Amino acid sequence: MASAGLIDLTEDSPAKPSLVTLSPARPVLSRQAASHSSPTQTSGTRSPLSPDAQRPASPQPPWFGGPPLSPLSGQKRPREESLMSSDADRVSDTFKSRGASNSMPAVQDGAVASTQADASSPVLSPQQVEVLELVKQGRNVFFTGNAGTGKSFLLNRIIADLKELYGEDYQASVAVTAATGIAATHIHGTTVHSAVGCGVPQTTQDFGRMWKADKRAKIRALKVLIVDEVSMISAEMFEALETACRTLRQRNDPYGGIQLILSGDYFQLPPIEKRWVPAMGPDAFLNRGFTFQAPAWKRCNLQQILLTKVFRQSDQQFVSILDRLRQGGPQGQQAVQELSSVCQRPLQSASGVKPTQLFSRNADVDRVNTEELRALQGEAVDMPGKDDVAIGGIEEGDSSGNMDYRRQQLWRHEFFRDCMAPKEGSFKVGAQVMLLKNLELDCGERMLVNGSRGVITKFVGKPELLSDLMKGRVQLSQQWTQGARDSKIGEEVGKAEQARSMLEQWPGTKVPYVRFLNGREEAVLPEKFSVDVPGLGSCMRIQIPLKLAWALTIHKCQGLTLDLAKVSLKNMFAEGQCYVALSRVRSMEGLQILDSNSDCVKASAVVRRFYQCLVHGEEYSDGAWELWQEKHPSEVTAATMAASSGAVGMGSQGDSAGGSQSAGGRRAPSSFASQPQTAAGTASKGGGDCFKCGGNDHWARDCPGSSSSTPGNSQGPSQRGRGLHGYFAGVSNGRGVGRGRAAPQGQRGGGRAGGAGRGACFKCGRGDHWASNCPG
Ligand SMILES: Nc1ncnc2c1ncn2[C@@H]1O[C@H](COP(=O)(O)OP(=O)(O)OP(=O)(O)O)[C@@H](O)[C@H]1O
Repeated sequence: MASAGLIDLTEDSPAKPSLVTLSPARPVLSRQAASHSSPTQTSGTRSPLSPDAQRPASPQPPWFGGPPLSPLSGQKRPREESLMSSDADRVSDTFKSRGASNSMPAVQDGAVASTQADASSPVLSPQQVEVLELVKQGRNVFFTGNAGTGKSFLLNRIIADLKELYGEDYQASVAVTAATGIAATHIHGTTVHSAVGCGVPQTTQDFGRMWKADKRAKIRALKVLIVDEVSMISAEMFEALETACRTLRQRNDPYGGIQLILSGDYFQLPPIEKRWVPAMGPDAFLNRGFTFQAPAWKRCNLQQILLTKVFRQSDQQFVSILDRLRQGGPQGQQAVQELSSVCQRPLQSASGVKPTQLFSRNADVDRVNTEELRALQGEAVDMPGKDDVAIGGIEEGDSSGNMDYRRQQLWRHEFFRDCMAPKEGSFKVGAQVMLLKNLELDCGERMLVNGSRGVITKFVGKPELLSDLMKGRVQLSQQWTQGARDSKIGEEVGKAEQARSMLEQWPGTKVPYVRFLNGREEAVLPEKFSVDVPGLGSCMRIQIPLKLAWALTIHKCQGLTLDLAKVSLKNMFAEGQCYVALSRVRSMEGLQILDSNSDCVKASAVVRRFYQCLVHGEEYSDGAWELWQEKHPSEVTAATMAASSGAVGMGSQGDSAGGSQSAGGRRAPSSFASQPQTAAGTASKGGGDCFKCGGNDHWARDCPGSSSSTPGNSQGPSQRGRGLHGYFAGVSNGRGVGRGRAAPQGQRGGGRAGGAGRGACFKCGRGDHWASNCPG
């Protein structure tokens, strides 16, 4: 890659230091498999990443089954093929061949990574091979690199080999996940949240869901956890999962001994952080920081590899521009100007293919989509949503005035403005649409997730669908009562009942059928979108989870390869957003920039420093984690997780390892508490049996420190469960600090006073400004 800047590690740069810090290997996975010959290497290339960079590529891992490391050995690359085809005709054909009417328009963008293009370089790069070797050794691995360096491609390769390795046990042993639903489709996985069973956490208590019997069993059986687009997983999430896995698996190794395979580029989109407001309560989960800022990152001792060969683009000038753009600053701005000077002309789109339009904001996406819909022939069918509110936490003595006030507040809530599913919408046959909910996650290539795209093929009347649903439900119930009392059927009955109820409540009259790019054609039924508003109750909307998709937000296109794209550079608000948008296309010929704006380039100073360390083989650290704990100590600890799951006592029942047995035969939960903390821990083991306070003379339900039903609310963390969560020891300082928008260190008492104290900015760690004004 001929690129400039910090991470200018080219395949020919021998002097670069190793990025791979070798650590004692996990026991090598044992599998007797036929050994394979070495993968074909790109001649003359070598990896700069390890001290033995000059050695020829090692033989293919003996445990890796299947053919040698040719990524194209008859395997589909699901990421691309499931999403789109190499040209509009192919996409169109895909749709037609599955029964769409001939008049059905193609999915518009011509978006694709072409199979043919890849066939010309059908081998893994030496760096990709290096990653494979580390994986085979059972190491925890993190690989990163510019957009288009083949991270997801390599992951697919790793996954294929893990399938071979684990055979029948694969499903139970390997969790293939990504930070978002759409990213997960690229590797046929699920979201991390769904795989581990915590859902999208709103509070730290939500991690307690991982203690449910089925989730717990799943985590205990896991051997490998793969996470793609890890830049969008927060430090808090990473830390919480590490704690939970270690505790649930009753093993002290990081993540309880699960092998981690992480992939992503931190210069792309960061985690979506929540701003803490007092109404959220002290246990709000804020999703702060990059994973590499979490103490767990160090504990995991990841082998870090930088991929430097860009595959998506072959034009070295374009690669260089994108690399400068990635790192932001004045160089990045100049790079955008260079690109804009070439790419502002209208696109010449072959065979009438419509380019995908990318915008930062939903408002622009909606405008374009409405125009496209208007231009489409045929009858428009309205999709009216149904809104409602529910007052929560009603207590005796609440006056009606108080209730009215709360109701009004709920109706004014921003949820009704910002909900992904608009209140009013209309669609036509042939409209390009995108799914707004994860509907089916666990079915590989056939999964339907938030972000899945397709075309509306027809509309069906609501009464007809209701009667179908009733029939289906009756059949399922019959199976259930006739003895097949398997939990899957029970689940299906529940789902059918829920679908019927939603459909009945939804005010629309016709439901759309959508043919998705993975070939599935489904009726898309109404779903519930809701939000809990702390202290007030909840807001909800019942609506068909679809959105027009001729245009997409940049957040929805991370990970895609597009042939043709029109990108608007207006209103970029997130770090990495501009880079993600402009790096989707294969060539400058396929890119049109709609509005030139050099201010759009934003890159995180923290990320820049992280990559500097990576390149120089240094360990990254900053004080951000400690600062967050001081400002708002979210307590994501084994204790709060387990307590909130109601796992007290039941949590360990039937466990084979750890835990002490109480007189009554019920296993005491001390196994969770008794994990000595590793690496980063300043452990102070309490050895307690109570999940809530760590005390060993009572059960959690009798905990004197728990006056409220939420264990996290009653006391400061320094009193509660101190012995259970060693790595918070010394950094948490009770709830007094962190209420409201806490001042930077040294300015306790809130208020937004000027002149910050040490380490005030979350992003760069500097003390003279707030994160929102961070120049980086
Ligand atoms: N070894 C390889 N040989 C040929 N083509 C490759 C190779 N590795 C990746 N590619 C191709 O490069 C393109 C980009 O790959 P991929 O999408 O995996 O990159 P990425 O690093 O995950 O990008 P992003 O960071 O944007 O998600 C794809 O078309 C893929 O097929």
